[in-house]
Amino acid sequence: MSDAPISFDVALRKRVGAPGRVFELDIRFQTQARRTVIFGPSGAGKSLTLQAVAGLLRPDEGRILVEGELLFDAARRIDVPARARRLGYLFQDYALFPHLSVRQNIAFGLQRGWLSPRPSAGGPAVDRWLRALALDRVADQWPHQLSGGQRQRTALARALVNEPRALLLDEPFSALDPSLREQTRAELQALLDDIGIPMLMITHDPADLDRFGEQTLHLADGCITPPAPPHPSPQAVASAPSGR
Ligand SMILES: Nc1ncnc2c1ncn2[C@@H]1O[C@H](COP(=O)(O)OP(=O)(O)OP(=O)(O)O)[C@@H](O)[C@H]1O
Repeated sequence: MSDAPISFDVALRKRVGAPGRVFELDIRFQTQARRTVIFGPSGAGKSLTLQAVAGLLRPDEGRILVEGELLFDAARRIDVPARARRLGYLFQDYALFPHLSVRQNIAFGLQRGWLSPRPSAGGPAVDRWLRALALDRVADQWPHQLSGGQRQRTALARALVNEPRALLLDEPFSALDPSLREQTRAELQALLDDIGIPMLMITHDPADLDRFGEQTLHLADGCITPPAPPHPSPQAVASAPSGR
């Protein structure tokens, strides 16, 4: 490994389900990449992994560090609450509050409690993200009045408003119309270049790997599988000893 700091250092086990249909998650990975993608089919354990990193699911065993900060250690009984982990989480369906405006949804990311922010909620951080994600003109609209892209950007602004130490993205483009996905990928890439925090994305869409998979982890049946060996070049095959 290079001298770059480790962005995500995860080793965890978790059993979920009921007798007879138990799913076992057994995950180990370390990444120095700023963009890490966990790629795998439906049911592989991607969401459970992301939820454990976020503090929304408590592992049975293991340790989780993000940017060198210990967030969970079963042996030492350390379990930093989700809100105190300072991680921005983008849910697959965005999970916007339907009764709150765009501005209030973003301001919610700054709150400690569960009370709804005031309609005029704001402050420099909310204004900054409204501007940065081109939401200022829809700041007082409700989620049902937004386009898919605006809904995604509102959820992203809410995830970023608290200056998280890292961003966790659950299938960030799957709820978008396919015609919007490429443009939105480019926008997210530019945003990540700008803010510089590490990102962990889960996806089953190979198109996400091309753009965001600086490091790709393949997940199947609850485990990270070793990467496939690179295909040998035709020259290497031609010059390889036959072994006879
Ligand atoms: N709370 C739960 N209780 C019991 N089983 C669960 C629970 N959550 C997930 N599972 C099971 O764990 C397995 C992994 O689920 P997970 O949601 O992590 O998969 P995934 O890779 O994110 O799939 P998808 O791409 O479809 O979202 C699945 O078999 C699922 O049924």
